Amino acid sequence: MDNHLYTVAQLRAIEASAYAVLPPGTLMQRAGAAAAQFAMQLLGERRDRPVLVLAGPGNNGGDALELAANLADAGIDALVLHLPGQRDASIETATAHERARDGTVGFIDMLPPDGDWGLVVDGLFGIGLTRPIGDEYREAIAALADVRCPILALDVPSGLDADTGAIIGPDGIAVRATHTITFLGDKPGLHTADGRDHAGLVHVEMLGVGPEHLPQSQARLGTDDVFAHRLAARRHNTHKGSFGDVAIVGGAHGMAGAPVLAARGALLTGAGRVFVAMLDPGPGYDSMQPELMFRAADDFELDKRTLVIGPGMGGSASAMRLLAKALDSDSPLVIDADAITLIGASPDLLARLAARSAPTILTPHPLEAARLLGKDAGEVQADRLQAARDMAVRTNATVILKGSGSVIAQPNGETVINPTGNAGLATAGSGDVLAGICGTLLAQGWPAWEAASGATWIHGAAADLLVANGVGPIGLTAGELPAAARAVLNMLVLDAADGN
Ligand SMILES: NC(=O)C1=CN([C@@H]2O[C@H](COP(=O)(O)OP(=O)(O)OC[C@H]3O[C@@H](n4cnc5c(N)ncnc54)[C@H](O)[C@@H]3O)[C@@H](O)[C@H]2O)[C@@H](O)CC1
Ligand SMILES: [K+]
Repeated sequence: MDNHLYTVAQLRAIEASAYAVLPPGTLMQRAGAAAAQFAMQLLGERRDRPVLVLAGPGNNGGDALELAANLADAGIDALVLHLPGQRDASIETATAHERARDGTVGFIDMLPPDGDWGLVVDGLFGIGLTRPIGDEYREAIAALADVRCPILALDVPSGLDADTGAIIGPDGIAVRATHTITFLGDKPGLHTADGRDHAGLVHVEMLGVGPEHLPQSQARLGTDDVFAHRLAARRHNTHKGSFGDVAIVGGAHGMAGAPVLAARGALLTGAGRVFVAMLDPGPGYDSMQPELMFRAADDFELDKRTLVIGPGMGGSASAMRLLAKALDSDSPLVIDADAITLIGASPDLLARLAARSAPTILTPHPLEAARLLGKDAGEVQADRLQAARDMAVRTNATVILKGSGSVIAQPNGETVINPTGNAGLATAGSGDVLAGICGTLLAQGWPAWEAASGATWIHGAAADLLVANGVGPIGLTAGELPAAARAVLNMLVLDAADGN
């Protein structure tokens, strides 16, 4: 599967390279024809209803006009609201406009208040949107909020930044599409930040442009291919020592739940033995999961097992001391929650982290990322890929920047956006479970990059499985994730054994 994600700069280069070898207008004609096919599939039984097409000033508008002409040729009632702006259209767009005008496409000046559409197509802006959306376009986009039919965005939902998934501008607005047909290559912004909510289901249409026109991408959409080769069925002749030891270090007073959730996440995804090294004496065992072994963090040996440090750990002097020891150890290490905040406040801890050579994964949410980067959370969210890459370089670790479309980056710049998961994960403790799963995969010898990508994928797929079974997204609890993650992992292993 081609899962590469291209920046706008790269897409412009692909466009120019393909443009140079094709007759003028070819790409737009192909985009319009492919989008019309896709629109007809979406229309399905509703082919007798009119299709509303919003066409903007640039070539995205040209695609929309081509699509409208194709739909009209197929006997569908296509109505275009054309908002051409002040500048002259490109020759391709002007040609598409002529074709639509000469055919049976209908043109309207304003949106009827209660249009009963079969489908709405958004061709206002694509990758050329450079500034916040102004009043005229804003009104049209706002009107789509009341639409009850599918909304198909051409290339990019108008208002969304194709590189970052952020909505452009302060007080910006963007189309919320149910589907996006995107041209010449997939884009990171459709899969992270606001992208998943605004793009809906993404269909990539290469317009007949071959691999010779494609540059090296620095980002990919995650698939289970990244870690599939690690999914070996378990041999009979094994014992608990074969699957690694994980120790969760955390749990200050009143915060015992966080390390326990991480520990359950680690245990149920297959670690051989799981310890909980608590800063506060707290509970002596977990009655739901008595297999977990509780120890006092202070005299726990940190250099013997894979460590997950930070859940519920607080910011006390002993937390800092333990963290410094963990960073100095050769143990594979997952750094989460309070441990990230402590590192963000201490150049000394950051230097110890950057000096590590053992596998290390950092799992910040946007606020923790902001503390680490000396920014605010809004700045992190404005460019999640760049923030994850900056953190990976600064910490010399593999980073999972959590959130819708978690971004996983390594110090060499390689980046994956995770496609699994849903809003049910926006609940206390889900990050602890993710850290625990990362710990288990590291303990089983997965390299940090594969453990981070695999854990994020499995954790998201666990939430998807729960939602498919009616558990969430509303009311999904973190405590339900470990068993679901176990089910996902075992299904993946069975599939791998079947050669699927
Ligand atoms: N050029 C090509 O070879 C192809 C282009 N394609 C389409 O063309 C799109 C890119 O076309 P463009 O570069 O023309 O860009 P867009 O169509 O995305 O829009 C750019 C136009 O909008 C104006 N604009 C930008 N921000 C604005 C704002 N906030 N308010 C009002 N006007 C604003 C710009 O001045 C420019 O006229 C792609 O997303 C894709 O849909 C496809 O047809 C495939 C081939
Ligand atoms: K669009």
